[in-house]
Amino acid sequence: MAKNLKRFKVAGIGEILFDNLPGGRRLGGAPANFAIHCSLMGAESSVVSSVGEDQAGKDILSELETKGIDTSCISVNSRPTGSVDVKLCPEGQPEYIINENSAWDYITISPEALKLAANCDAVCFGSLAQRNETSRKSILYFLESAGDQCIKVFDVNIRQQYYSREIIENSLMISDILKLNDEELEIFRVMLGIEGLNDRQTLGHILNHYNLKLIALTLGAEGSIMADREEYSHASAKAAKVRDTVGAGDCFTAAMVYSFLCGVSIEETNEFASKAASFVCTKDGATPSLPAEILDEIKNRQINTLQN
Ligand SMILES: Nc1ncnc2c1ncn2[C@@H]1O[C@H](COP(=O)(O)OP(=O)(O)O)[C@@H](O)[C@H]1O
Ligand SMILES: O=C(O)C[C@@H](O)[C@H](O)C(=O)COP(=O)(O)O
Repeated sequence: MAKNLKRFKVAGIGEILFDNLPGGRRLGGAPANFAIHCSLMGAESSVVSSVGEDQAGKDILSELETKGIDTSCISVNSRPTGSVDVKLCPEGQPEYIINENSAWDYITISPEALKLAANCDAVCFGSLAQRNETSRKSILYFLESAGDQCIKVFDVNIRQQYYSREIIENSLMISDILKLNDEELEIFRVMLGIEGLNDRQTLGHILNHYNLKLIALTLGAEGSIMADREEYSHASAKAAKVRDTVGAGDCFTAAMVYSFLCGVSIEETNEFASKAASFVCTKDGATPSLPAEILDEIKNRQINTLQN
């Protein structure tokens, strides 16, 4: 039975930037995508990040504010705002070419950000595999300020080249929920030394070994697998016509967190997340508005987000 969500307050921490897609520039970066998708599902959402003083930074802040996202914990510095060139393959899958050494690497965590962390129901972070110490320590500092009641969501970001076994393990040890895709699962298998296990065994191992509450593996057009200690579910993905799959994973994570907080079954959580993510693939960019069908499903669960 679904819970009537009285509070749904979330934050995403990590790099925010513009995705330079063939059709034009779109707001992107996993924390922004997560925050926006949660907000579309009724959350009070914040982004904790850093942008430059340049026009791109101003545009990102103004676009987030227009979408109702709290930007008070986004610091501004003199480095350039991040950007990523996105090449799309014929099936709509992206290849990201990241512009490194951006404002994100010089993030500062304000006292307001620490207060925000302590007050969130869920926080989503990419990983501790950041380009430099400042951003890595900032994520850790922010997560340490989030209370035990706050669900820590590790949404692995494949573009980071900085993984090590230690970083993966440290990230898993502070997480409640893990979302990865098939490429990331492979990296985890190798780094955690569990190459011999199949997908189900790998997910079970990670779930139990790191004491996670929930784990999800997304498989693009093949759908998604989700498991907790009691249940295991496979959901299929159905997209009428794929435009691009940018942001599908972030939407999946947002929908999974929303459903998890509602306390619905793993099967229902997986179906809902897959349906929302598949929809994103039918539109350009990472954060299109959600269709009535999905919003109705949210309304039917009697979400009642309070602003405080
Ligand atoms: N080609 C596709 N057709 C339909 N749904 C898709 C497609 N690609 C992705 N999805 C949906 O989006 C989810 C996340 O996509 P995936 O590409 O696996 O994640 P990530 O973006 O994190 O790599 C999938 O589990 C599925 O529900
Ligand atoms: O930061 C990146 O490398 C990519 C982002 O700009 C992009 O918006 C993104 O995070 C999309 O993630 P997905 O949901 O895994 O497609």
